[in-house]
Amino acid sequence: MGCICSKGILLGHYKIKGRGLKRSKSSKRFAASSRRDELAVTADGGGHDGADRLIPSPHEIENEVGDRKGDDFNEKPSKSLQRRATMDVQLKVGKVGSFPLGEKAAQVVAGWPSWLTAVAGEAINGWVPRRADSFEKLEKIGQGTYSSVYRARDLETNTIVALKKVRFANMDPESVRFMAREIIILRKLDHPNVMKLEGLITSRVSGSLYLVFEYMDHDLAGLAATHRIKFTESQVEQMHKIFKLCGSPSEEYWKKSKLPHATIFKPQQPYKRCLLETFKDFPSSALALLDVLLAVEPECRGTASSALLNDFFTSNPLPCDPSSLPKYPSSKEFDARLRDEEARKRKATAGKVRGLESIKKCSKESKVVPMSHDNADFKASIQERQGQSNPRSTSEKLGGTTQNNVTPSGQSAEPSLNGSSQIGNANEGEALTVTGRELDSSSGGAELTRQRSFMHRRASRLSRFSNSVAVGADSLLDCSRETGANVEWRDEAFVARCNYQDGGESSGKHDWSHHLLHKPMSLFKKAGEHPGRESIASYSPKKSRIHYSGPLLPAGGNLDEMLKEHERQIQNAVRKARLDKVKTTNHGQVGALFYWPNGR
Ligand SMILES: Nc1ncnc2c1ncn2[C@@H]1O[C@H](COP(=O)(O)OP(=O)(O)OP(=O)(O)O)[C@@H](O)[C@H]1O
Repeated sequence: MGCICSKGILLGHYKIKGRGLKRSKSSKRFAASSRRDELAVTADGGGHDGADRLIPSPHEIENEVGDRKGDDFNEKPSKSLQRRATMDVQLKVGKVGSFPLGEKAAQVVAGWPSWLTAVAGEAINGWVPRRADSFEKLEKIGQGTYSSVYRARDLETNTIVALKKVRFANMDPESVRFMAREIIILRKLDHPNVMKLEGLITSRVSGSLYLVFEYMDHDLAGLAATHRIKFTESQVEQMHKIFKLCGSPSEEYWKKSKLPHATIFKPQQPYKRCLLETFKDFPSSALALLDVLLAVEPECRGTASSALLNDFFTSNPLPCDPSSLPKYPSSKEFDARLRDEEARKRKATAGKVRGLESIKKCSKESKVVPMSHDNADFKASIQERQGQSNPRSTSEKLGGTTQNNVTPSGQSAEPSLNGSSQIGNANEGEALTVTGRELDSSSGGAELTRQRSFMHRRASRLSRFSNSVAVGADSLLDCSRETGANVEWRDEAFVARCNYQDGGESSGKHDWSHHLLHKPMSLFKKAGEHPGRESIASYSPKKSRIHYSGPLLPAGGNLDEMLKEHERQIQNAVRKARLDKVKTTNHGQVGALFYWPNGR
């Protein structure tokens, strides 16, 4: 039935190709019979013609059920069987197993019984069943363990075939599956020396299944029984070697075998079994097992399961001395789990470091975070600003007690008061904005205290949230998407915000990281274009940024060091601001100065 095809067939697209087939002898035969099926199906309600035809719809098939005659050779399906099959079709279509719903439905529509489609969908996939009435049963030619084999004529092709009728005990799904395995394998085999399975005979109302094979004139036992067959010398010699070791079969066995030419193999003198003597050096348990497995008469050899119960596998000496087994360090399931966990953490950390390195690269590529604490830059910047004394300087512009810090993007950065739920900027360092007014000598001491307290608060927040940042880092550091300015950092745990807490001096909050990380440098290139350009003290060189990896704050004394460093920087800034103020005659406000908390 190789002529019918298409995997992944959906209901309504189950095609039968009657032509254009590979014309092997068997496929020709089956192609012809398939065409008949096709015609029968079409006549039953399909209304199609031509080479490619569709199986009729389930509705059409349902109409067909009542019309069908018994599909077995000798019997009509009983009324109850018909009822059951119809019910099966109604209830089981498309509901069973792992086979795709559409295909299962298509199989039922194609005429397969539901007891088969339910558990053996793969075995029949792409085929349609042959009808029993397209064969003429001739005679029984063989009997297997679970089947009877008949010689039959395929009325479609007028060829002789072998029909193997499979017996199922009450459609037991296990038996059906077992048969399905054989069908699947047979369908895959395509070799001149292997009997070709050409198709299956059944119908939706049938409780039987026939396998259609090309007919073979011989089987091995039959060949061995013919007078003309001569075994080669080596074959006979082989037999005698076996008899010499295992003993020749008893007279009774020869008689029972009914092999007419047993004399060809039958040694003139019976051989005595010498297995035990030959392998006397083997452990007794091994010998005992060998003795069973090499029994001359098949029924005495036992089964694989009984062999496994043999003492050989449990008694001393065991198959090998345990001391000769390779030695490994002690390891329990629990240890292994811990090791896995460790490895996972290491991997996550490595990934995070990689990620942070990439973000560093990304930041560089997108030319963002133009912040600086560098002294030289800082000084130059202040001098530049002093020279320009831009009236649009934020501090100047806003003046008074209301301060409105300006981000590099020129947007108003309103320090936040509700920072308790916010995370300190862990990624790119914190931009600590200090206005010129704040650094005024008169207010410098108070400001220093305020900044110190701020740093302490921030440090504790950083510490508290460090884990969240670590977790979020990996997923956020996809640099490939982030070379542009419109990068979105979705994970709030990682998008650290610099919320300036100022005890009521100002309110609101501002997402610093957004501006610092994502504002493209091109926007700042021309100072004149940027409203806040003049108020930015300077830009930070890459080296001064903080790239946290793992816990944001190192344990123990490092925190103190960090805080000390912050204080030192603040003092430096204050000192410098004072110095500049004294040096210059310009008493205008100094614009916003940006610091990195641990900058140099
Ligand atoms: N295609 C065939 N053409 C001719 N004779 C066949 C064909 N297939 C099977 N037979 C005959 O039917 C007998 C039984 O075959 P069947 O395949 O049912 O049994 P088996 O394979 O010998 O045993 P089991 O059922 O345990 O697999 C064979 O020994 C053979 O004589």
